[in-house]
Amino acid sequence: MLRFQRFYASGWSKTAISAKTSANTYNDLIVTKSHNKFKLFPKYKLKCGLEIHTQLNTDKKLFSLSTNDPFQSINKPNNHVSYFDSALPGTQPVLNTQVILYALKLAYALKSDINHESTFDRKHYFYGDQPLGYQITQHYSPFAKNGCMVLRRTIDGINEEEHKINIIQLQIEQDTGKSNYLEQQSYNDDIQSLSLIDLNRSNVPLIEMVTAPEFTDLKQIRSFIKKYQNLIRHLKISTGDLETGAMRVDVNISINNYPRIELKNLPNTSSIINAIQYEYSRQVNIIENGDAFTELASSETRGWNGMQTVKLRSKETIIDYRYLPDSELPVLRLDPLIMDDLSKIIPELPDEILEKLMNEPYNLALKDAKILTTNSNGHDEMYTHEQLLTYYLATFDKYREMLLQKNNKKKVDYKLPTNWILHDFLGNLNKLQLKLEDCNFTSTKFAEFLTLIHNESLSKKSGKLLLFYCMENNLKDPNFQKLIKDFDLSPISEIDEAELDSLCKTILSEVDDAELVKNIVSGKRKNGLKFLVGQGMRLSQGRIKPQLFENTFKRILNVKW
Ligand SMILES: Nc1ncnc2c1ncn2[C@@H]1O[C@H](COP(=O)(O)OP(=O)(O)OP(=O)(O)O)[C@@H](O)[C@H]1O
Ligand SMILES: [Mg+2]
Ligand SMILES: [Mg+2]
Repeated sequence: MLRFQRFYASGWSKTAISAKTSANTYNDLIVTKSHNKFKLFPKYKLKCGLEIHTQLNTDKKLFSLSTNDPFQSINKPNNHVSYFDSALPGTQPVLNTQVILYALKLAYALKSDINHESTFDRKHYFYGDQPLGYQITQHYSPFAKNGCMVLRRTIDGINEEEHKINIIQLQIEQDTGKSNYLEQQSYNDDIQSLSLIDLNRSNVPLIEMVTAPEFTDLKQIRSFIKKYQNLIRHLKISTGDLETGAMRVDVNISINNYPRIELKNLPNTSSIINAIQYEYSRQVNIIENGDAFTELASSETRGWNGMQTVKLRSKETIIDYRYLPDSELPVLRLDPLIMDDLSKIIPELPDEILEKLMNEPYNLALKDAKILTTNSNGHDEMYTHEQLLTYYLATFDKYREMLLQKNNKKKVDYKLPTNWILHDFLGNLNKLQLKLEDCNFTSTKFAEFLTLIHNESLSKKSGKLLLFYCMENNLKDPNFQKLIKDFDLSPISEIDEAELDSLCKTILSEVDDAELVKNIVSGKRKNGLKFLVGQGMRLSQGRIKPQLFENTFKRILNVKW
């Protein structure tokens, strides 16, 4: 152990591999926060399995009628606590069936086999924030088994074409309370250590999801966590926030068949990734030094202090939880046909929606499709992704319908709804702090607006002004034709040739760059012409077509190419 202190005590920037290691090979393992050189070595195969605890956002707690509200009440400790949550003698657990519905949704989405007869067990240990003296969990017969999640290169950005992660099981269990440690000065000036217990979180429902140890690199781990988080938010069973602890990820990591090391207390994605990098480097270092026989002989649990993984407990001190079936909770029996009913209420899953959006007729790019399918936690957002997706699909359909009805000869540009909704419209919502649900610019109006752009009755630039004006004033059913007329936004298609000539000549004299003109005429700097056209677009506020400017400049300058 002393040896590790020598290697690691001075922190990240000096985390060096032993002198025995040949230069430029394992030295690459040095992980610094500033330049992240982390690299996996083929000789040292990484094997990882995840345990993810998810707090379910049901109305009530798992076995009592207290409100399930562990975050809003952060300044009001012990505000949502029933007699059962505080383990008063004589109280008994009553199962909250909403938890079962949420667990079924997750099990279904993860393609798991539901256990039609699962049971609850007691996991015994003593801690101040666990007043029952045990945690009710599902040890012997968990809720669901044998699920999977498939990661794909095209949508998840992993290195392989496809990588399947098997999910060993899903189990329902109780969360514990929270301990807050304080130090305060007592009357005789001694420092007193206090441990304050808040039971608001006690008995909040959790699902523990356990994957098989099938992750072999960091990209897979990162994309799995993101995908799982998006899924639980999409199913509306959890806020999925790592920062609040609504989703907690424990990582098990081993190299070349050495025993697994479990990493706990990782508060966010960067801690998870940094801790894995550190731990991999630490274990490789031990193997390289030939100390693995003693140092990696048994599994242990380690924490993360922001710089290093630190030992919490080893196998020798492993707790005997004395698991026992809970005598107060009967077997949870589910109807054999429950999955048929469930399939009717499960929404389309994110991957299915992504696939739909990336194909005909939408043909969205992955990054745009993700904007429409990635569920944020919903705080401080001007829209939920569900609302945005519905708005996009409705606008798209109406726009297409309008163009087809008008028997439009011009090829339908299906990119228009995406560009205008995902960029301009969302930008305006944010700028104006206007919630989508309060916005009066309906999808039908948007479709009408898009046909104006499509038919070139409105230039892009004028379109932006018009859209912003309508949204800023939150107009109900704006009359576009009238607004275009009032604000003089219609494109100038029939401009007098002499007028255009004089406009172009003014631009040339203002630019006043003989070298530029010479290079344009000779063809040496063809792009220079685009610059001049740009000046024209700016002056005319986009209302005169660029082609007209280009032709006029070419004629005036006598450009032959
Ligand atoms: N050789 C290994 N290398 C890396 N991970 C492993 C290895 N063997 C098992 N694992 C992972 O260890 C985890 C074991 O989780 P499980 O909940 O079954 O047990 P536990 O960690 O002992 O229990 P607890 O829930 O009390 O932490 C799984 O994610 C599994 O994939
Ligand atoms: Mg574990
Ligand atoms: Mg576990």
